[in-house]
Amino acid sequence: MTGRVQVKICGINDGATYDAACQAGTDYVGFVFYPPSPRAVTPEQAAMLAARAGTGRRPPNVGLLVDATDQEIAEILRSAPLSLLQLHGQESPERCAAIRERFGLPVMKALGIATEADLALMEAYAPCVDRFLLDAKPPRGASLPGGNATAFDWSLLSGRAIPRPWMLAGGLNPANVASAIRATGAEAVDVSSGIERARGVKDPVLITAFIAAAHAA
Ligand SMILES: O=C(O)c1ccccc1NCC(=O)[C@H](O)[C@H](O)COP(=O)(O)O
Repeated sequence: MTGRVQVKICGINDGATYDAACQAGTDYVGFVFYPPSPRAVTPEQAAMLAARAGTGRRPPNVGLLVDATDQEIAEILRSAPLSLLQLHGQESPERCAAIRERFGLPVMKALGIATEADLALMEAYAPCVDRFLLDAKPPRGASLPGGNATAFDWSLLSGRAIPRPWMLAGGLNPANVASAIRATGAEAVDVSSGIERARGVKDPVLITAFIAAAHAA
């Protein structure tokens, strides 16, 4: 790996968290547009957060969507200034391509990884997406398709060529992110639960520790 590992802080839903993430040097800000999530924001809330000027930095905003319709995406984009769409549902390669084409934004497809067969799916998606987010599958009975503090077997990625730029996600936290980067060669990491003091409530101290650990790896 060359250069500094990039970090995405996902599920930002209040001003103090936005400021802490920016001050600590996050490379991406993630907004969850999935109403059942405790981390969800409205497009208007995302717009207000993204307009905060206090930190002097405004990293690119990533919009997390779960099987959203064109109408829902258009509604979100009317208010929220997004640079990248993270598709975290059951979107097919064709649906990813259609969203990318229709909205003119790069797409990052989240894939749940548990076996080699899951990784093989990347070949079908690669022509239709700009990035991958390789995450754990939701545990049995989980109410959310992501953000469940669950890691997958990182050794599946060891020495593996990934056909697009990608982020590692799933169960990362300040204590394990350096090991995860070493084990997988990830050039970018994404975190939500591992920097929370309660579900949906981020902790600025953990945010700072996570970004420092990832950048030092
Ligand atoms: O965070 C949510 O509430 C969420 C809801 C629906 C789909 C995905 C969701 N989160 C995804 C993420 O935050 C991350 O991209 C990834 O799954 C890592 O989450 P975590 O294991 O909590 O760090």
